[in-house]
Amino acid sequence: MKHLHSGKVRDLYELPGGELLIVARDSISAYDHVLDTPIPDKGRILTQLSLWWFERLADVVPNHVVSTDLPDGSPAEWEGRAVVVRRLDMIPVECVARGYLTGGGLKDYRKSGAVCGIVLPEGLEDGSRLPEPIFTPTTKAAVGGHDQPMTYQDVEQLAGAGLASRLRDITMEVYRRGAELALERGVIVADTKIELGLREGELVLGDEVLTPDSSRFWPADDWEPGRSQKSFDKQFVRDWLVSPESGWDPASGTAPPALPAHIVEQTRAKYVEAYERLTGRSWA
Ligand SMILES: C[C@H](c1ccccc1)n1cc(-c2ncnc(N)c2C#N)cn1
Repeated sequence: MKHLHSGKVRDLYELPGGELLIVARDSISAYDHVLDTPIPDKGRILTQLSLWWFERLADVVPNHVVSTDLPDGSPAEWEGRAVVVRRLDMIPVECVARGYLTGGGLKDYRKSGAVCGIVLPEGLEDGSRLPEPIFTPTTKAAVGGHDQPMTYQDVEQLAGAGLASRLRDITMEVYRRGAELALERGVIVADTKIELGLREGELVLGDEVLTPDSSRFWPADDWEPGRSQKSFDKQFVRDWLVSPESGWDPASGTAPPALPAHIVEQTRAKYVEAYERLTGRSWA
């Protein structure tokens, strides 16, 4: 099969029949670096979690999944972390919904009191829950660049009023359903990013959905506005990388060091925990 694109933690291939194959790697990224040390099973766990969400959201929006059968000629190690998907005409908008304020949205809010043109109440802090979730689309940055915020009018200009409205409605409903279910299971979904594409004039959910890579997962019992929240899955890695033990400085611009085995194991356990809590299924 033909290799089309490599993302930070996933690769995209083209199959002879014209369909695409998304392969999730066991890579993890932190501080804008893809780490050298893989987290065993991360690719499989996040692929299976995304497939579970695609099924649960099928009444909200159809999805691009065709099959999880490995295409002939695929390496056996791809089993469970490769998905055959329909080729869509992707809409060049990162469709983001936020229920909590942090990251780039917080930065914009502190500068202008608004995010993507949406004015927010005063006094919000890092991690504040928003009065209502908001649609905060961004452009798809080029490799190594950062996504730029778009106003809703920008989306209308790019996709037309009708499509823009559908993009927003679908994004908000996917977020609402995901955040509600996750919170019942002790996980805050602070924000999530989905990608939508067109197939025969119909909007179809692409990419991955409601995984810790496409969304910010926070442990609900640790939530405290006014400071940066702990990441459900990446906190052990983040803390170790800035601890004296690692000897690394994020500001140095150098590549981070390899992770010690205990950090890898604790991080793998968090992916298993997220899968089991959300789906109610045992990972074993
Ligand atoms: C950025 C993202 C990506 C995903 C996985 C790995 C590397 C990149 N991507 C997705 C498509 C795409 N194009 C046409 N039809 C589709 N069904 C999809 C999907 N998903 C193009 N790029």
